[in-house]
Formats: sequence, C-alpha cells, structure tokens
Amino acid sequence: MVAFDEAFRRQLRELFVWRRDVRRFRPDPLPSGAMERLIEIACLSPSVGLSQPWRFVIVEDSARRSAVVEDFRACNADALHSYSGERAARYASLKLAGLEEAPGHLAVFADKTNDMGHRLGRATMPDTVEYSVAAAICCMWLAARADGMGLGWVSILNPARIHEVLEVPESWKFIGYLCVGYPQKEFDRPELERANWEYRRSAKEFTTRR
Ligand SMILES: Cc1cc2c(cc1C)N(C[C@H](O)[C@H](O)[C@H](O)COP(=O)(O)O)c1[nH]c(=O)[nH]c(=O)c1N2
Repeated sequence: MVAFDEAFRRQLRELFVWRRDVRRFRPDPLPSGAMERLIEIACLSPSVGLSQPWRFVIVEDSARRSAVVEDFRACNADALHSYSGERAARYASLKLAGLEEAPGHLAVFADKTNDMGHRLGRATMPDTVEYSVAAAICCMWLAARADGMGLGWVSILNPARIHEVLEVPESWKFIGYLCVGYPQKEFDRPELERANWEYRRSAKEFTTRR
C-alpha cells in the first residue's frame, strides 16, 4: 500500500499549476534515456479496455524533422489567414511551436485497429481510443515537468503529411506532435494568457448540476 501525505498533495498541486505548454527551449540536449522514460510513464496511463492504443515515434532523422517544420509553417500560415484585423495581428505574434529548438521530437498516434482490450468500452464510443492516447500525453506532460523538462503539443500540422513524412501504418491516427526539452523559463500561467489571447477561467464557469 502506498499512502500520499499532505506535503505530497501540495507538491502535486504545484506540479499541475506549474506544468506548461512549452514553445521556447534551451538548446541543451536531453539526457540519455529521457524520452524513453517519458514513454514508460505514458504507458502507465488509463486506456479504454486496457487497449493501450498509443504508438510513439521518436523522430531523430533531420530530414524528417525539417519536413515537419515545413508542414507547421504552411499550416500556421493557413491558420493566420483565417483571422482578420487585430486578431490576425495578435495570432501572427504568437509562438506556437518550438520545433526548431526542441532537442526531442515525439509523434504520437492511436492505433484504431488494435484489438487489445477485446473492444471493451469502445462499441458505443469508438473515440475512446483517441481519448486514451490524449490521457497518456497528459501524464507525460506532467512527468516531463516533474523532471525539470518541458513539453509542447503541436497540432498545427496536416495529419496526412505527418503520415507521409514518418511512414507509419495507415491505421494509426495522428494525435499529437510533441516537442521535448528544457524550457528557457518557468511560468505558472499559460503563454496564451500572458500574450492576452485567452485566459484561464475558474472551474465554476464549467460546472453545472442537474
Ligand atoms: C490537443 C492540444 C493541442 C494543442 C495544444 C494543447 C492541446 C491539449 N497546445 C497547447 C495549448 O495552447 C495550451 O495547453 C494552453 O494554452 C494552456 O497552456 P498551458 O498548457 O497551461 O501552459 C498547443 N499550443 C501551441 O502553441 N500550438 C499547438 O499547436 C497546440 N496544440
């Protein structure tokens, strides 16, 4: 039996508060095995029917990394065109990925055809496969912060292009592309809040009772 005391709970809350989506990395490389340790933590996550549908691709090849950076640039330019006026100017000023600086690149997929868990829990809600992978990324996000590292989730990408660049099976659904490294600075508020794009609301605003 493991019991968690008040001091641990306080620290854990601090971890939630100080976890950040990181886009600004120091150039320092990751220690050997750091990415593998994060993947091990991710594999402790809950998954529908214990299906463990997560698939991780550590992207090391510089040509593939450059192709991902190019895709981000194209998708981000398209996204900018969807805004106008002051909002467009504000979008253009945001830094929305640290792909060029991050020492670690990790692409995460959900294997939709995986039969582990014998389809338990998915019959009426097939998207639970993707939810499971997103839950695993959140665990990894916290684990990275606890190790003094930072993780940035990039979704401004074309999934079909990511499939092509990484040559992964058709049945894998692209969930997220993660930049991993050491943050330039630590913050207790999201970068989008500090840039006045959006702000974090109180839990009360999202809670109702029936
Ligand atoms: C599914 C998904 C996808 C993305 C993100 C998150 C998630 C959950 N976030 C990060 C997001 O902007 C960030 O979590 C919020 O702004 C809150 O900031 P903190 O994570 O609390 O620092 C994100 N950030 C970014 O700069 N570029 C991106 O493409 C994405 N994509």
